Amino acid sequence: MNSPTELAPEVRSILESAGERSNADRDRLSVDARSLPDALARAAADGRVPIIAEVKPTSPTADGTRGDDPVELAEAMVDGGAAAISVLTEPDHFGGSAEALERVRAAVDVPVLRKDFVLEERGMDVVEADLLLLIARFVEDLEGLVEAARDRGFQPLVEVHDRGELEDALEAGAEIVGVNNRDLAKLEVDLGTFESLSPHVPDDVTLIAESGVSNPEDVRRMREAGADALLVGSAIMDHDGAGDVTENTRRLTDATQETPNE
Ligand SMILES: O=C(O)c1ccccc1NCC(=O)[C@H](O)[C@H](O)COP(=O)(O)O
Repeated sequence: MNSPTELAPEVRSILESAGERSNADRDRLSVDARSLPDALARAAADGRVPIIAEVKPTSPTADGTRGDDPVELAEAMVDGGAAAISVLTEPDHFGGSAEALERVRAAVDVPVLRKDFVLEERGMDVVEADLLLLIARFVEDLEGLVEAARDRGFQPLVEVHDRGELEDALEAGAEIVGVNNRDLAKLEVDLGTFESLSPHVPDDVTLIAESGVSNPEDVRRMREAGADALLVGSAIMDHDGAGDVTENTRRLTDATQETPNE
């Protein structure tokens, strides 16, 4: 894990609140997960770009907050062709909740990712989800957490940002890897991060490009660099407007060919 002094103050605050939240004793979960690789294959077979659309009410870098009902947002994303949904459950900096995820998962039939800052095993037993995010940079025992997530039935999505974290993820047995284009130490976004790491990811790993995807051109760029799917939040949520979430999603899931006006 990075030394806390190397992290942006917002991220230090997120990690502190994650540490406080994961202390509750809860019953161990057992999940019957919907397969992400199958959902991505279905999208590709339909000619849709595989997009994991994120219900993200706000964030430290967002321009505003969207208070729409999470179920309505998720259904609008699925209508726009999303292959899977990600739901922020972090309450203090992203406006999320476990209850929102529970309601979304009951309402849609695609896989749902729990997007949070799970730092230890007991932080997993909060809400059933098909996928659970583990951020390589922030956990001490990645291999143990990958195993603990699988033991509960979750598909672990291991997020990395540099070559060392990617090696750690592969050594820990990750089968689904997300390359975060957002540097969580500085909160800067660079799509070149995915391009530099993707050649080092084995073909049998499901590879996801995360963060900073704003438009169809970015989608094509990440797909050309080898992304099996893209995780997109802000461009779909449109935090500073009240944009149509279905249209925002469809614009990305349809992004297969150049059009003269883009
Ligand atoms: O999005 C943030 O501002 C943020 C700040 C600090 C830690 C994590 C953050 N985001 C988490 C994510 O990984 C994104 O929500 C996700 O990849 C979607 O990113 P985007 O499409 O750029 O909204």
